[in-house]
Amino acid sequence: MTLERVDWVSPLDARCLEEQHQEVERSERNGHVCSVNETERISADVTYWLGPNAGRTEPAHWPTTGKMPPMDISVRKWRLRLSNDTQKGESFKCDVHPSAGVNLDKINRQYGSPRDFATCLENEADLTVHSSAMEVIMHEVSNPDDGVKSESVVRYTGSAENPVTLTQDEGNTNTSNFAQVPYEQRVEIEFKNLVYTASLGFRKGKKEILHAINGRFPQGQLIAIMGPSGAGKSTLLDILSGYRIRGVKGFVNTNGTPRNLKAFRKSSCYITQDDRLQPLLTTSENMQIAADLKLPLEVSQSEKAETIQAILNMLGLEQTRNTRASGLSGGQRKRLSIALELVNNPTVMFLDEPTTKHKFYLLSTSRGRIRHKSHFRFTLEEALIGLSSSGCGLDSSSCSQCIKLLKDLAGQGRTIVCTIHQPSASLFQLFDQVYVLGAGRCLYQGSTDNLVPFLGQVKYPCPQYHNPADFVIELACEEYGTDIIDTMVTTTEESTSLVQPQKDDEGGLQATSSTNQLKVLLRRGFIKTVRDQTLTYLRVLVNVFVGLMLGTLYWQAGRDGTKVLDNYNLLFSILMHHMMSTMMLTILTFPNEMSILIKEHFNRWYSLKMYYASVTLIDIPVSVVCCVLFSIIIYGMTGQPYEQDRFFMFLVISMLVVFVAQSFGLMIGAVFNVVNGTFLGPTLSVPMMMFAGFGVTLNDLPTYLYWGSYISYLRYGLEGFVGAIYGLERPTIYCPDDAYCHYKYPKKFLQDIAMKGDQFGNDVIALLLILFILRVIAYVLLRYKLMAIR
Ligand SMILES: Nc1ncnc2c1ncn2[C@@H]1O[C@H](COP(=O)(O)OP(=O)(O)OP(=O)(O)O)[C@@H](O)[C@H]1O
Repeated sequence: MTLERVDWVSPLDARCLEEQHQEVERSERNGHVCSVNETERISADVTYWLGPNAGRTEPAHWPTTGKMPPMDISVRKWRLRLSNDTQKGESFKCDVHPSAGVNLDKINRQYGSPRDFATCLENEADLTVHSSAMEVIMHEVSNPDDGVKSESVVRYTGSAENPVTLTQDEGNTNTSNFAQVPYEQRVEIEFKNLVYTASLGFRKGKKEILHAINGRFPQGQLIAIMGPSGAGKSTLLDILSGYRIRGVKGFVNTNGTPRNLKAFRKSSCYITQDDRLQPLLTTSENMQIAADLKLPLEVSQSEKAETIQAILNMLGLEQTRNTRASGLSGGQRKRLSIALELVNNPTVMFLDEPTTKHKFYLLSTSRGRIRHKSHFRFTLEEALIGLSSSGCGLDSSSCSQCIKLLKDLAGQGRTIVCTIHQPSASLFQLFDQVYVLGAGRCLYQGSTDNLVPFLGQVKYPCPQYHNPADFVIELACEEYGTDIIDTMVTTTEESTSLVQPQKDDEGGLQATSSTNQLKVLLRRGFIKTVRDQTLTYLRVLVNVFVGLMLGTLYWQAGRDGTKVLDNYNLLFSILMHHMMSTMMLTILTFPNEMSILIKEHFNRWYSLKMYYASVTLIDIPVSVVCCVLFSIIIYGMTGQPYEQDRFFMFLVISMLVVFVAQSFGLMIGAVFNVVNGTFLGPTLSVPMMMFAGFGVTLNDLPTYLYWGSYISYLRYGLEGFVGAIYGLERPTIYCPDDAYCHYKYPKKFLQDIAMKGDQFGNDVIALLLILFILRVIAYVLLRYKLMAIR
């Protein structure tokens, strides 16, 4: 479709136009004949433009003739100005199909003013428009004079001779296109009697954090949840996003109906205060993985590329396409966090304190950067003005740039809710709505403009030249007494009736199939493995190094009858090496992965099953390489029997022990943080060693402790090694002429250590069984952890 000089404006900014043109009188409407009068020739000076000019405030036009970008076709709610060449009094005819399903009440509530003629094409199935001068769609919903609101759409295309029929199908309704959120997908959030009670621990009782609060967050607006520290802002955000579900009572509605949590989560995203990115992937790789996981399979790669391009352009990340996330400045990381979630065009976005540095204490500073316990943390303001490299103070203009970005995103039809501590006056004005919390109660909700009149109404007028945001926080902190709190709460209380229970649906949350999720996660895992210096290269190096060390220490001990006990020690050392190196690496690295998992899983990138499967599979090649290298070195240097079967048995046991130790580490890493895990991992391994049959032979174990040997994977590992080296009817071991070889005969040795040399098969089965059980337990714990934190 080609267009000629059509200017599109977002519904949100249409309100600016309305304000500037208070004198606009709607033209007379006789049936479907409408006219344009002079005042409707609005000058192009105040609007935010969609499409190629998105975010610009200066006048701009579509090219005289050009293709309409697909994203605009998907927009079914917009405000459209008539082009400058529309003549005064010019009439045009509108063919309008019934607007079934249009929720007038919703429109009224959003736009407030009856004069506002923001448009609505929701549920229009087939729109055909003819006019002498232009193609026009006029969707007349109401008449301002009789109290019903007016909504209209005007679309201008070619000539009357060539009328255009627009249907919903004609538009590119592909959700992958990042830009305007289609009208029918927009979400208004209401909550009623919301109570959150936190458990204080075993026998310590409960504490009510939110006390039956009510509120309404209109669609397409930027909403700030404000309040003093501990007021319950983050808690409310967690509940509204669906992240926190336990201990919550009350009702949350979306678009007037009970929230369907699964559906809601599909259309919303939660951007945490800390940036949880894959540090080894570049910006474009991170975006590509997000697109592959979050967009339906039907979306082609070229469409995905377009979407990614549009997002990177809008967030100013184009220059960092090939930079790894670990090399991005803190601000760029923050923007990338937002960009990743924008991929599937969410209609609701929750951001936890995007303008605050961080909640956590700083450990140290390094080269002028703020170093956090686990991440560098910076604010979004820094992101936008590039202050992150110094991590220093923020100015008000950078703050407003940050909020303007969010406001632009809201202007595209998103409902954006963020918590914010204490914004400056200019920053405060950028928000559409503000929700003030004080000690878990709502003190004010409504437009930012109305806050000052409201304070006057409750007899605590905001002093002149005082930032209303500061003043309301002072009130919330009870600096002016507690009476005012009660007055504000009472005045604010809303009486919406939302009494239906919340719904849930059965469908999957993720956009793509399990196979695709696994495929993409394996691809990401492969990139990480290739680039990871710790998990891959260091691990391989450590295996080679330890192999060489042990090989030197036990040089040719395997073929020497005088060194059978030394060789036995060596086998146990090999077990220790496999266990500790793998388990500790997992315990140390998994908690960080876990934080990324929590974010991505909550934002519906993939299911836990597929994540777990990918984690399991992706590690196999590196583990195998490590085991093979280590085994070749150690086996050769220590002079173990040069027989293919024995070496193969030795290798199989090594690999199984590695996989089991990794699962053990995963189990601990899934539940405990690094500090606790580092303590627990080795500590819990000690009984495993005790029961392995090393030091105390299995025969000497007290009967009441014998069960321990059945659950110790090290026992099966040691038995497997011994079987491989001394089993299979190994002949007499070489003994130097002048030496005494107590264990010249392998059978004698096996007898003394109370092991049989023919248990290899059983050992393999036992190790496989333990591996399976540990993997299942680790999965269950992981799932439990994901649920427990909510
Ligand atoms: N699980 C919990 N157990 C006990 N108290 C809790 C729990 N969760 C939240 N709280 C308490 O609830 C109150 C609100 O916490 P929340 O994190 O929502 O506050 P906030 O307004 O976001 O504060 P800040 O601005 O400092 O982040 C705090 O007093 C906090 O200590």
